[in-house]
Amino acid sequence: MAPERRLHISDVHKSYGRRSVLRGVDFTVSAGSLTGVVGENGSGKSTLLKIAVGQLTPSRGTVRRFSALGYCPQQAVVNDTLTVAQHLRLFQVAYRLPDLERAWELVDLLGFADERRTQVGRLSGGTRQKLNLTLALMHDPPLLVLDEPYQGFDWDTHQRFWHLAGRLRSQGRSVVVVSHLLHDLQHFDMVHQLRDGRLYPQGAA
Ligand SMILES: Nc1ncnc2c1ncn2[C@@H]1O[C@H](COP(=O)(O)OP(=O)(O)OP(=O)(O)O)[C@@H](O)[C@H]1O
Repeated sequence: MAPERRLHISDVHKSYGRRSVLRGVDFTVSAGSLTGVVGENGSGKSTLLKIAVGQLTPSRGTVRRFSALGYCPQQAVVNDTLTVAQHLRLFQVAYRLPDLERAWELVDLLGFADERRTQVGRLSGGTRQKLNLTLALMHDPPLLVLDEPYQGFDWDTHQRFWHLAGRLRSQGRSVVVVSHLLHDLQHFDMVHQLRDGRLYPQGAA
């Protein structure tokens, strides 16, 4: 039996004005997988992820999502005047969560509990990114789409991120990560390279 699919993208094209960025991308994400998307700067990785989560409409092609998802954008979408705790409460309402137990567990795991009362505009870049990632994971969705989620993380936090990603996969979640770091490729079940507007499977890392 074929594994359960979480995301299926078929023949997706995307142009910005006259600039053609994606030219026929096919991409399938199965349950319980850890998938890497790599490619040079400007090759269209963020564009592909935005299309995958529904933030951008493709110029052509189909996108099918089979589950709820969590999206960690490259630039955190946060409000600088609210604190970390206020963000968690805001997203608790948006996600209709009964409590914030999991969110605080993630805050502890990523090591920024001391900043719970800090306004986000005063956080360091790495801590801001920890909040960005927490907001994508706190409702425990089956599909996670993470665009360079560990930018600015120190080494310890970076390692803890990969441990968490592996745990999520073993719990049946599907994790898609855009990565630039060669030494991270070992963590993936499958790596896809975006080149000349198309996605090429590189096999298991
Ligand atoms: N809103 C936009 N309007 C016009 N061009 C855009 C827009 N967003 C992205 N582009 C262009 O599309 C191309 C792909 O951008 P994208 O951000 O998807 O690449 P990327 O692979 O994620 O790059 P990086 O590795 O630098 O993050 C780039 O040439 C970029 O300048």
